[in-house]
Amino acid sequence: MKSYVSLWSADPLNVGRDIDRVAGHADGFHIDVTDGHLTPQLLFGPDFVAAVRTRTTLPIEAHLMVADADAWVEPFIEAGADVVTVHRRGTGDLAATLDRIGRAGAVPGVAVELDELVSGTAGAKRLLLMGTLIGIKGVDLDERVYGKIAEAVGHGGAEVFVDGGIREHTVPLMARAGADGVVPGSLVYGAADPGARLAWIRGLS
Ligand SMILES: O=C(CO)[C@@H](O)[C@H](O)COP(=O)(O)O
Repeated sequence: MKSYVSLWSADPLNVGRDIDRVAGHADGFHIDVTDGHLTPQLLFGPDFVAAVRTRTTLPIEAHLMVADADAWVEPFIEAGADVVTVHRRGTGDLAATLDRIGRAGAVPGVAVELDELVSGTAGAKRLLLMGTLIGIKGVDLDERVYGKIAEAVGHGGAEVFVDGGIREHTVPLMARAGADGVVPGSLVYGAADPGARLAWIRGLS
């Protein structure tokens, strides 16, 4: 299984070091973007993505948890994002936004929140299934996500990732349900050996 490591869980005073620590075993990096409207948090703008871009050649996903995602698609892609994932609640016309992301040269993703259905996400090449409420970390998985993984697998051929609640006891069950990847945060950066933790995830299927 793949890992896009969440930099929200890195040490904010040592992000470059924390990128280097895991780059050999990660498949990409996940950058949470919040605006204090769609979610209560304030996190990471295009300048942060541009800085991460100078440090790694691995793909970067910008997860736009913002009320006006349409305003931010191009700035994040210009900053170096390879995958741009949006929420239905953050777009006026989801299909048009996904089309714009693709035309601007990035992989279009849709985040599916706990109370949302997988259907209605045509055009997404990545489905990011939320395992918790959005814009929070350090909380446990809502187990409804396992059923969603099964529903999402094969849905329009999109890759299926899970974000939130990624823990040692939940990742094997996600792999078994058919997920292609996860977005680990503290599971990696809280580990004594983050590389070994990622190697373990990579070995799961
Ligand atoms: O956005 C999220 C969770 O919603 C992740 O990207 C967090 O980084 C997860 O952190 P942990 O709870 O796994 O430490």
